Amino acid sequence: MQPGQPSVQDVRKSLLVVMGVSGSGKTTIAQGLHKELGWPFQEGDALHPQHNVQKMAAGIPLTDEDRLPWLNQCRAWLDQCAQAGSGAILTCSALKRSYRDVLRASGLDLIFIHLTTDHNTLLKRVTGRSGHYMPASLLPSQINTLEPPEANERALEVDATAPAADVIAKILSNLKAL
Ligand SMILES: Nc1ncnc2c1ncn2[C@@H]1O[C@H](COP(=O)(O)OP(=O)(O)O)[C@@H](O)[C@H]1O
Ligand SMILES: O=C(O)[C@H](O)[C@@H](O)[C@H](O)[C@H](O)COP(=O)(O)O
Repeated sequence: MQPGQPSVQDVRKSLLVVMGVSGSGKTTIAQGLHKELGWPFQEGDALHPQHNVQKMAAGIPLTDEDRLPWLNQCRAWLDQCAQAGSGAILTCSALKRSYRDVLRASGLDLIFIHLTTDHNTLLKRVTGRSGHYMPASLLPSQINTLEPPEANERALEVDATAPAADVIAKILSNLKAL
């Protein structure tokens, strides 16, 4: 922590969903938050059924029906964390409001952290990483599907174009103020 930054002890245990389109930085930022806060971390991509991964790898966008079992898995993980009172950090694109409603369906008070950046940055990031199934050709469909959180959702929108350390510090500072 830099001088003047909030101590992580000042951040109340919460259920965080780091959301946004592919390449926005969900995994990078969520891992950084996990390192700072020590709360359980789950990579949402790891909860996709195999056929979803195969579909995305083949450049075919997922449908609402494809995403439902995955979102239910994500919610089950959040439910466990809520019961344990451990806090939680989940990466999940959560592109539509209806998907976020599935995550909230058991009444959990989730905080969505929506990472945003510009199209060129997304393209550079998705094409620049290796060993990931998601092709850059799916970016337009990700962007078209996105419904940013609305005013009556509990969400922070964070510009994730800056270096990861700065994005993480900004999120921690926002969480402390909640
Ligand atoms: N703030 C950032 N600044 C620079 N590069 C970043 C930043 N966040 C993520 N990246 C890089 O961009 C790529 C995609 O990030 P990733 O965390 O996998 O995004 P997502 O999980 O949303 O698809 C990775 O190579 C990662 O290292
Ligand atoms: O709902 C979806 O279409 C997927 O969840 C998608 O948004 C997600 O981005 C991929 O799983 C790729 O993973 P990355 O987000 O890590 O690129």
